[in-house]
Amino acid sequence: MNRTESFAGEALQIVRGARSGVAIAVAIHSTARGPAIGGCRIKEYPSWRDGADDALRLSAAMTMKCALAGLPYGGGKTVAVLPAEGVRRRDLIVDIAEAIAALGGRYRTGPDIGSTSEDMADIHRLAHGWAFCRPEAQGGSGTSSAATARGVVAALQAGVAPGSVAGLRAGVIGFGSVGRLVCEALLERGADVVVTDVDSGLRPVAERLGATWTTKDLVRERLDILVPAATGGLLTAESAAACGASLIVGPANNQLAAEEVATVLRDRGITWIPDVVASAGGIIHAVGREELGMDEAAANAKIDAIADTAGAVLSRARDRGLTTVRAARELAAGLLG
Ligand SMILES: NC(=O)c1ccc[n+]([C@@H]2O[C@H](COP(=O)([O-])OP(=O)(O)OC[C@H]3O[C@@H](n4cnc5c(N)ncnc54)[C@H](O)[C@@H]3O)[C@@H](O)[C@H]2O)c1
Repeated sequence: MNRTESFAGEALQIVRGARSGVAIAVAIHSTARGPAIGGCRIKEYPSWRDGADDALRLSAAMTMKCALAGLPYGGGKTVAVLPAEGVRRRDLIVDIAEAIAALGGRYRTGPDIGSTSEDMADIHRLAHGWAFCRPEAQGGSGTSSAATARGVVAALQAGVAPGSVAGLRAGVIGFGSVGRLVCEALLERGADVVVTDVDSGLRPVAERLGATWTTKDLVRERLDILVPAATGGLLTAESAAACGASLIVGPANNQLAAEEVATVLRDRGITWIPDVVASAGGIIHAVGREELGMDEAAANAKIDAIADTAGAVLSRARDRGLTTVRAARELAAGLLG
């Protein structure tokens, strides 16, 4: 953490779980538009400070994501720093619920790396209902993968001229729950799709769908569309300089290793749709269905409107010579008042 940097968020609560002993950081970046929302990440970090730093960074991205999606919410994030020796899961979930309950509704959570819909059911019960994406059988909106994939496809439409992907060559990195659905949607629309994943056991599933499996680094392949759907930090100065895609759009959070990478992409004529825009489908669906009184059709319409947001970001960037990340930030700032 840079010690001279000013604190840009509203609040950072760090507690040591009474039962688990785990350091739990809840960052609230902004409640300017409404309660802060953001997932609950449970993973190992080198130290609790690294976990808190990640919570702060991720909560700022959630503020932008919610504002650009037109949601009446701000950005937050929970990070529970798993000890190497492990922990009793039940103790940890109760401690997380307690940390969230202590914030009095200023922050609501959802699933993220290391947490599940079932965990959200427990947190929902223990923390006054302040958790999204419980299983549908338990009254929640369930997994957000399909909605996230729908949003990626909507964002993608804004980046391809004249709007059709038929005949285009697309590469999907990460054949997980969202990547697989994006792959299916692209194949259905007539694209030629090549897929990679560190889990080679997924190869037969991808091939059955009609995709081509590769172990090559897809960032360096000549592609019309690159879909990052694995982990963050894929786009570094080096990989952006070697990138062979015309358009990059995908659900993976924090795709840029550093903001300067957006300049490399712009200068090379590569269109990058910021992940805060492209990955918003899941959160739109969750709060739309669970809190904003939307039926499935209304939630889907709002997810499809991600195409308009992506279009607005791309036009602003083009018209003003900005990177797309800068254009998105300016649009979000206008929405935060
Ligand atoms: N699920 C959602 O609703 C949602 C919402 C917003 C953002 N996201 C983000 O989208 C991304 C994908 O989410 P998901 O739910 O599909 O996750 P997932 O865990 O189901 O799938 C990720 C896949 O990526 C693969 N993978 C990991 N590292 C890789 C690498 N270096 N190269 C190739 N493949 C690799 C994994 O084996 C896995 O199959 C994540 O970054 C997630 O944070 C997901």
